Amino acid sequence: MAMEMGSLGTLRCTNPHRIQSLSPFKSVPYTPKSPLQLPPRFSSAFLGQTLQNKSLIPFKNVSRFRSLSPRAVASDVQAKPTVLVAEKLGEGGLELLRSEANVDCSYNLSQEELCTKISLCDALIVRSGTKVTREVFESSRGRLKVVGRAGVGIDNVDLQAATEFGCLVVNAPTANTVAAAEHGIALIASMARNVPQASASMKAGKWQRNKFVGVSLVGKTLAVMGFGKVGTEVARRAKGLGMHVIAHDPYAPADRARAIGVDLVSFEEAITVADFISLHMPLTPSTEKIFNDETFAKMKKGARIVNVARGGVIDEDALVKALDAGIVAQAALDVFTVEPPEKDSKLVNHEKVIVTPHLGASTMEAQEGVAVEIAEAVVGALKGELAATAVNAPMVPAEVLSELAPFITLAEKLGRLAVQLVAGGSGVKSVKVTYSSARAGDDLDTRVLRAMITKGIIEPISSAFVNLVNADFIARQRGLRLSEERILLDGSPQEPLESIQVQIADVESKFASAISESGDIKVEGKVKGGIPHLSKVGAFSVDVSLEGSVILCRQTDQPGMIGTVGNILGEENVNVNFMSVGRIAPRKKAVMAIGVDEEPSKGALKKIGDVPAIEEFVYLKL
Ligand SMILES: NC(=O)C1=CN([C@@H]2O[C@H](COP(=O)(O)OP(=O)(O)OC[C@H]3O[C@@H](n4cnc5c(N)ncnc54)[C@H](O)[C@@H]3O)[C@@H](O)[C@H]2O)C=CC1
Ligand SMILES: O=C(O)C(=O)COP(=O)(O)O
Repeated sequence: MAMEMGSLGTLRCTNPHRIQSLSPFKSVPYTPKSPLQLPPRFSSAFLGQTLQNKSLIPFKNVSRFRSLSPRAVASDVQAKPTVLVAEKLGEGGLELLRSEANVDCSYNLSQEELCTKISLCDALIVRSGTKVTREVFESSRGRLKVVGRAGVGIDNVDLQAATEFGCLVVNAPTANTVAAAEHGIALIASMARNVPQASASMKAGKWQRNKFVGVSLVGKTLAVMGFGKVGTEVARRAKGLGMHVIAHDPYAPADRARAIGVDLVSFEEAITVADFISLHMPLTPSTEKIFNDETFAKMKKGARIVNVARGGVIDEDALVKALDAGIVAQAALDVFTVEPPEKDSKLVNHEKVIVTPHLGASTMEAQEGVAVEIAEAVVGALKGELAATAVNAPMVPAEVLSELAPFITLAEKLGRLAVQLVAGGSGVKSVKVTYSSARAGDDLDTRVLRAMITKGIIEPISSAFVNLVNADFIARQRGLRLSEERILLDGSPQEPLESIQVQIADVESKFASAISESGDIKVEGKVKGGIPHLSKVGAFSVDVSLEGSVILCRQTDQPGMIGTVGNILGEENVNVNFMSVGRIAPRKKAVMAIGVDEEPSKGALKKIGDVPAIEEFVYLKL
C-alpha cells in the first residue's frame, strides 16, 4: 500500500494493486431512464453556456410567435431559440414549443430550402419524411443544436454527422408504439381477408364473393421479427386472435417473451415455420435487405408478410419474384425503400400486395403523443437538460448527475488549467486522467467527467465547441488520446470521488513547477464543501478554490510574499478569494496559488513578475 503525505497534511492511501485502467473511449450501453435534468451548474457550464458561447440564443420566456423570416427577428425574439418544424406535428407539441421558442412550421421543404433555413435554427423537428443529411448539419454552421425525431426510426437522420457537429438527436420512442402495432394487426387481418381488394371491387360496382375468399388467423403461426416495443404489442394482440406466436430477436430477453407466451427462435426457424411474418426490427446495416432471394427461398410456401418497420429491410425486387413464384402468398406493406415509391412500382401494383402510405404512427392519439414527447425533449435540450431519449449522447441518470455536479465543474476547470500550463508549440496529444475514489469500479460513471475534461482542454486552444455529444469525436479528430485510470481508495464511499488528476504528457510547460516527478504537467483537484478546489500543481500541494481565475507563482519560501503579491492586486482592486502556499520544506522552493475574482491588468501581472523572489509565475483563466 502506498501512502503519500501532501505538504498540506492530507493523507492519501492508494493501493496500486487496485488500479484499474479504463479504456479511453469506452462505450457504455445506452439504457433509457427518466428525463435527465442537469444540475444547474452543469447545465449552464456544459450545454447552455456552450450554446451561448457559440452564438446560440439563450432561453427566455417570450410568448409571441414570430416566423423565421430575418426581418421578423426583433430583439425580444432573439432572446428565444428558433425551432424549425419541418413536418406536421400535433397541436399539443406546437403549443409547448411556442411557449418557449420561436416556431417556424415549414412543411414540404426541398433539401435546398431546408439547408438555407437551417442556419437560422437552433432546433429542427422532423418525422420520417425529411432527410437530415450531413449537408443539413454543414449548412447550419454550428447553430443547430438539437434534432428531434417525432417518432421512433432515426434512419432518416445522419447520426454520425450530428455527432461530429455536436448536435444532439432525440426521438419520441414510445408514444406511437400502440398505433404501429394496431396498424400491423389491421394489415394482417385485412390482408388475410382481402379487405382492400374487395372494397375497391365493390366501389367499382362489382359483387365478387367467390373471388375474395380469405384465410383464417386462428391457429396460424405468426413470426414476429424484432421483439421490441412494437413487436411485443403485435404479439400480445395476435395471441388474443388465437394465433401461435413465435419471435426472432437476437437482443431480446427470453424471459420477457416467455412472460407473454412467446418462444424466441432463430431467424431460420422463424422464417421456415411461419404462416405470417411480421417485421418490427430497425433498419440498420445488418438488417438492410435481410429479406432477400435467399431468405424468401427458405420460407414456407404460401407465407404472408407484413412490414410496418422499414421498407429497406426487404429487397423489394426479390419480394416481387417471391410473390410471382407463389412462395409468398401475399404481402401487406406500410413502408418502402423509397418513400413515396415510384407510381409504376411493380410491388405496389402487385395484385397480391396491399399497401398503406406509411400510416403506422398516424393516429390522432399517437401524433398528439409524439408531438408532446418530442417538444418536451427538444425544449429541455435547448435549456441544457439531457433528454432521456437522446440517441447520440451517453445517458446518465439524474441522481448520478446531481451527485457528480461539482466534480463535473472541477473536471472542466482542471482541463482548462492543465492546457494553459502547456508551453506554446508543444501540441497536446496524450492526457491521462486519474480518478481517486472509494467507489467500486462499476459504481462511478466517468463519461461526463471525461467529456468535460476534454472540453476544458480543447476549447481554450481551438475554435471547436465541445459537449457531451461530440467530446470523444473531437478528441479523436484532434489526435488527443485521453486515457483514464481509477485508484480505489480504502474507506467508505460517501462522496463519488476523492480527487481528479489531469496529466498532460510529452509537453513543455510555461510554468516549470507544474511538471511532476514523472515529467508530465500535472494538476489535481478536489471538491470541498461543494466547491471545486485545486489541490496540487506538479509536485506542490496547494489549496485554492476554482471560482475565479488563478495566479501561480514559484518562489523561494520566505516571509512577506503573500503580503507583497496581495498588495499589488489590492492596488488594482482585484479581489483575492483564496491564497495558499505549497512548499517542499520551510525556506525552500514554494508554489503560491492565488485565486482572483477579477482579471488583473497586464501592469499588475508585470509587477508580480518583477518581485525579486518570484522565479516564475503564470496567470490562468478559468
Ligand atoms: N410504420 C410506422 O409508422 C412505424 C414504424 N416503426 C418502426 O418499427 C420498428 C420497431 O420499432 P420499435 O418496436 O419502437 O423499436 P424497438 O427498438 O423497441 O424494437 C426493435 C427491436 O428489433 C430488434 N432487432 C434489432 N436487430 C434485429 C435483427 N437483426 N433481427 C431481429 N430483431 C432485431 C431489437 O433488438 C429490438 O428489440 C422500427 O423500425 C421503427 O422505425 C415504429 C413506429 C411507427
Ligand atoms: O416512428 C417511426 O419510426 C415511424 O415510422 C413513424 O413515422 P412518421 O412519424 O409517421 O413519419
